[in-house]
Amino acid sequence: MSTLNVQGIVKYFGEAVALDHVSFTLTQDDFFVLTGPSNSGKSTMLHTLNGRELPDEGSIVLNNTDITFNSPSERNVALVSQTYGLASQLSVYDNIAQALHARRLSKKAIKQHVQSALEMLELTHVQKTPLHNLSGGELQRVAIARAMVRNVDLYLFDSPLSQIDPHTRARIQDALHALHRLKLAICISVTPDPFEAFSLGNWVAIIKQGKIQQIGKPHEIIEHPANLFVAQFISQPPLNQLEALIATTDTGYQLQTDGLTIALSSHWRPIIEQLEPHTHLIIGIRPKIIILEWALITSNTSTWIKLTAYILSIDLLMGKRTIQLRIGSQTILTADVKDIHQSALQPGKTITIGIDPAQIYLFHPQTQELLKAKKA
Ligand SMILES: Nc1ncnc2c1ncn2[C@@H]1O[C@H](COP(=O)(O)OP(=O)(O)OP(=O)(O)O)[C@@H](O)[C@H]1O
Repeated sequence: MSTLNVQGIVKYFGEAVALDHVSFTLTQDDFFVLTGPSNSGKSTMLHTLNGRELPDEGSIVLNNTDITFNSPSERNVALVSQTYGLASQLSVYDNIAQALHARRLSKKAIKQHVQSALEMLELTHVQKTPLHNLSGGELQRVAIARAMVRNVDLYLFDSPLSQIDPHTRARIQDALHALHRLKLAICISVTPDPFEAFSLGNWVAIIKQGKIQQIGKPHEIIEHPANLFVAQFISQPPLNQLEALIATTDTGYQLQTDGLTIALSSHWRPIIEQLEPHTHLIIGIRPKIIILEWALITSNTSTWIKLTAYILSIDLLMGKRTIQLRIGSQTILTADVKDIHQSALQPGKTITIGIDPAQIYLFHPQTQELLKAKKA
């Protein structure tokens, strides 16, 4: 069983910290994806794993061997990147075959390996083309094919789906999963796109300013983001964020903000009692949990919050249709729109919306960590 144990990696560039005590443990069953915004340390982590950068603190143990300070050639690790290790004047075929030279195979065996990688990545038709004549997406696939013909202990991918059109994307993703299964090796990918991370990886970490914010299975992160940063980073359209005052009622507590009141069950008491008096909690409402009038009929919504909302606009944001709603006097919420054909969906009209309170996130006002009610 392949294993990778990364412990307490710290990497400085001058005074600035690019990786801040990064730790994770993986086995060959893991396709691990590290995602975060620009400059969060993703590439530095990949380069520390492949040996292009050496850490200032921490250790990297691959299959029980400490490789922390080994040079790239001393570790059996493949870095797959559109710009790394490819020869632009050589053909697609020769670039892939080159990766097999060290294995001293017969010409026939090399041909078999290369042909099967070409087929898997749908590159057969461009096998004789020099790389400088290829598109970004084709280059990306050549880089993956090169990795596929090698036998290494650890595969590293730098944004492998970033230049690939949506039609080809699913097939390349299948090819990456096939590589993972066939090679029985640990795969790690980095990407700035959390949706790519969730569809590619079975184990995902979110990184911000060199610090891992959360690590877990995609559904765990989506359902229980560790903090406000993670919730914002993985929400598209952006998370609706409101501040609410905590009020005491006869039966417990409620959160109050312009246009919205949320009753909190007694399970929240221990959490609320630890907060300073008169603090505001941060409420996070994902656009997709706001359900519009006509869809409310189909679900059991007896415990839901029902609100009257004024439609401000209907917009197209990154290919998704969204609706801007006003509740109360000035609170604006963004909701996903699934059915654009409803005649009531027009700016200036008023509709009823429903929100399941169990799906609303509450964050600590200072630490910004997700708050969870104590189970009875
Ligand atoms: N060789 C270097 N010299 C100096 N600073 C560097 C170097 N490489 C990275 N950095 C800095 O380290 C931090 C992390 O950079 P890194 O490239 O790892 O981020 P990233 O998450 O991969 O970003 P992106 O998604 O934009 O590629 C940044 O502040 C960056 O400026």
